[in-house]
Amino acid sequence: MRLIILEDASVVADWAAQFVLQRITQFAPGPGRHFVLGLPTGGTPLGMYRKLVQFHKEGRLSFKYVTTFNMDEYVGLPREHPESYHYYMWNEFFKHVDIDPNNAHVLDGNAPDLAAECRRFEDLIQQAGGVHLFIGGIGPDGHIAFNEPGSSLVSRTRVKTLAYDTLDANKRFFGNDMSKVPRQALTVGVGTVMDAKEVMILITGVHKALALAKAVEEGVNHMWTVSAFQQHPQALFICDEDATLELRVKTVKYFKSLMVEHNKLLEITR
Ligand SMILES: N[C@@H]1[C@@H](O)[C@H](O)[C@@H](COP(=O)(O)O)O[C@@H]1O
Repeated sequence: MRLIILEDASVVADWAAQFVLQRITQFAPGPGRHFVLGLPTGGTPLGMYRKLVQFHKEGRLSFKYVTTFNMDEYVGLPREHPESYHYYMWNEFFKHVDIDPNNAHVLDGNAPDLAAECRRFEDLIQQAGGVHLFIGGIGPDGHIAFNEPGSSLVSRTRVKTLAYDTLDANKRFFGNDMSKVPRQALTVGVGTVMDAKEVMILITGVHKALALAKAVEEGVNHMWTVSAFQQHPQALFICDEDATLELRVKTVKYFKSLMVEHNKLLEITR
C-alpha cells in the first residue's frame, strides 16, 4: 500500500486528478479499448472532478473511450433529487465531459428488483473487463462506499442498511434532518472494489484521522472496512495532513520520505 500525504484537501484533489490523467493517457483508450474507472461521490472527490473537467476543457483528457461505474446510490431517492448520486454525478462531472451516457453506470436505487439491479451491475463490470482504477472515499467510521462496519470483506454489490454514524454524517446533505436521510443504499461490495487492478482512496480532514490510522496501522478488520485494502496489490491512500493526526510520527515520516517516488507515478511517458 502506498500512503501519499499532501498538504491539504486541494492538493489531494489536484494529485488525484493528475493520477487519473496519467493512468488514462498511459492506457491510450480507443474504440474497443475502454479505460474502466470506478467513481465515488461525497464532498471529498469534488475538487478532483473539477480538475478533471478542467483537463477536459483544456483538451488534455477525453472520456470518449472511458466507461465508469459508481460505487453506490441511495435506495428510493428520486434520480432528480439533488442528493441522489445520479444527480451529483451528472451535475458535478458527466455533463461537463465527453463521456457517452451509455457508458456511465450508476446503480438504480429505484429498480423494482434491487437484488437483480445489483447482479446486473456486477455483470456489467465483468462485461467491461473489470475496473482498471477504482477511486473511493470513506466515512469517518472507515466504511468504503456504503460497506458499513461489520460488512463482509468479500462482499459484492448489494443492498445495505446504513449505520447510525453514516446517517449522522450525511444528514448535512438533508437539511440536518436525520429522518430525511434514506435508510438504505445499493453499494458495490468490498470484494467488488478489491477486484480492481488499482485502487485510490481519498481521505481528508481530521474527522477521518481515526479511520486512516485503523486502516493503515492496525489489522484487517471488518469493523473498518477500508482496512481490507492492506491486502490489495496496488492500493494508494491519498490523504491530507489533517487526516494523519492519529498516525504514528514514524509512519508519517516514512511515507513522506517516499514522496519523490510517489510523484513519479504522475509522469506520463508516452
Ligand atoms: N457512501 C458515501 C461514500 O462513498 C463516501 O466516501 C462517504 C464520504 O463522504 P465525504 O467525502 O463527503 O466525506 O460518504 C458516503 O458515505
